[in-house]
Formats: sequence, structure tokens, C-alpha cells
Amino acid sequence: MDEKELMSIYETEEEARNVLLKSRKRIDEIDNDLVNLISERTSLAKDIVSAKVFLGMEIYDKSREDEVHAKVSKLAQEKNIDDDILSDIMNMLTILSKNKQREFLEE
Ligand SMILES: O=C(O)C(=O)C[C@]1(C(=O)O)C=C[C@@H](O)C=C1
Repeated sequence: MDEKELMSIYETEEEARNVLLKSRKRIDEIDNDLVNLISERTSLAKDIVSAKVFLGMEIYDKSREDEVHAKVSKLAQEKNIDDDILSDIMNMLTILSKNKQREFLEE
């Protein structure tokens, strides 16, 4: 969409400002939900690492991470989200989990 088409979407500054504010309010709600979900995902580290210790498994499980990335890559394509960026986000989530698992082992 070129700038001329973008400029024709709104009739007044107030209308454009209201859309911006409403969108930002919704982003704040989504960000809050995302942090809650990341917290819940990371909190599973305690059960995961205790099971791994009992099973004699390492914290890092390449096959499982490959599975996570394959699942997310498929979702990225379905939802037209940049695959590389979403993969980077998933890498950060697995790092959060591994760090938390190591923390529990060091307690
Ligand atoms: O499922 C596991 O084995 C986990 O430890 C969780 C998790 C993840 O965050 O998805 C983290 C580290 C492992 O390398 C694999 C996956």
C-alpha cells in the first residue's frame, strides 16, 4: 500500500489517533498475556529437570529442540510470520528454560 493510499484511510487526525491508542492498548494486553505464558512455560523447568535427573538425561535435548523448531516453523508459515525471527524467539524461550533448569540443579 503506498503512502497516498495510507493517507486516505482516515478522515481526521482524531480518528487516526484513536486507532493508534486502541491498537497500543490491545498490544499492552497481549504483551501481558505473553509474559504470563512465558512465565508459565519457564516454570515447568522444575518438573522437567527433576524428571531428567531421575532419567539420567542432560538438560540440553537437541532432538526435542529440533521438534519445537519444526512445529513453530510450520505455525510461522501458516500465520505468515517471519520464520527466522520466530525461531530466534523460540531459541530465547528454550534458553530461559535451560537456565531455570540449571538454577534448580544448583539450589
Ligand atoms: O522438553 C525438554 O526436554 C526441555 O528441557 C524444554 C526445552 C524447551 O524449552 O522447549 C528446553 C531445553 C531442551 O533442550 C529442550 C526443550
